[in-house]
Amino acid sequence: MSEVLYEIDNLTKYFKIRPKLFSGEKKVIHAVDKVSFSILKGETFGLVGESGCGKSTLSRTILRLEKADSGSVLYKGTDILSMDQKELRSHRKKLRMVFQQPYDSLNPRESVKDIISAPLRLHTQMGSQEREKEVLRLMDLVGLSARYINRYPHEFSGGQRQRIGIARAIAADPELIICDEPVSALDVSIQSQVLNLLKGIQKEFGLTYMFISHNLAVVKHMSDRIGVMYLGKLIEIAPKGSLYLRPLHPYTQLLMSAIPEVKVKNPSGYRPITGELPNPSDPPKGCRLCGRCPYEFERCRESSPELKEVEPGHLVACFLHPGKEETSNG
Ligand SMILES: Nc1ncnc2c1ncn2[C@@H]1O[C@H](COP(=O)(O)OP(=O)(O)OP(=O)(O)O)[C@@H](O)[C@H]1O
Repeated sequence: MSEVLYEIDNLTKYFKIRPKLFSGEKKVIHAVDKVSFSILKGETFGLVGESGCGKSTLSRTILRLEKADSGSVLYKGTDILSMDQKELRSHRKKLRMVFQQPYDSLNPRESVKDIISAPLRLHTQMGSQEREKEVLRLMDLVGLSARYINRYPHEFSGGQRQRIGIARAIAADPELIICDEPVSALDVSIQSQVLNLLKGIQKEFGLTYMFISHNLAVVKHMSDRIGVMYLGKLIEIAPKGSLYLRPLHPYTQLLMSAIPEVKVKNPSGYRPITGELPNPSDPPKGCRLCGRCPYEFERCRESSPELKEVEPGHLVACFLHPGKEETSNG
């Protein structure tokens, strides 16, 4: 069995907001609600779900860019969420991010050399000459010509800026890179080049990825295992093959049958989900899909189903699918 690199347990992040300016009333957005999963060394764990389901908040909370309300993120037995600032700074060497908007994530006043050498300055003992040599090596790796080393982000195209972001993410030898919609802001013609670059780098350096996207075809291309999020909850986790061939959760079935390039078994046999995505500040009490699910029964309205393993490696949070233990206990 593959080694677990990160173990996320019951991670929860709520945002308190005032829906109206100057109103005393506060609402709570359930952005990430008791989410548990693990990321295995060397794999790409894909995270998919429609806009607003909590994908970015989940990754930002793992990275401690947002403060979790509860839960833990274990790295080799140590909880990142309880590290002090010094420990966290040192841990950031291992855990990096590639952002959705390459331009917004690069400081416009810094040259390519400054941007890519920042993590080397922070996390290695390299002197300036050695750093420059390493910047040039990383630029070459991501397909940027050495003559661009002193240029600024505005002088590049979107795809080239994302290459700069990738070079910065892989500098100083990370273990896990969280890629948050890394190609959704790019022209379709450029997307596959950047995806293939990420794949090539992963293979060469044995990196682990958490790959976030709302695009099922992109997630399928990139991932080994995939988690599906709906309204702050992780509702299904499975190896890519099982998820796309035989999705079990009614919401995943809806997602899968909506894309022509993904061939699911028996798509016409799935009953359609109706209605709109509920307000995340007022989610249904039981299962989050209540009110929209064609299979809903009383228990679904009363309590929220836990993620349970129903087939080897295939977990689903739905009362239609009892876990292996429940089935064997009768
Ligand atoms: N800083 C914040 N303050 C208040 N609410 C927030 C904040 N950040 C996110 N949210 C809310 O949390 C929920 C989850 O948002 P999040 O951005 O994590 O979803 P997402 O799946 O990444 O969506 P997208 O793909 O559109 O970015 C949404 O309802 C969003 O409005």
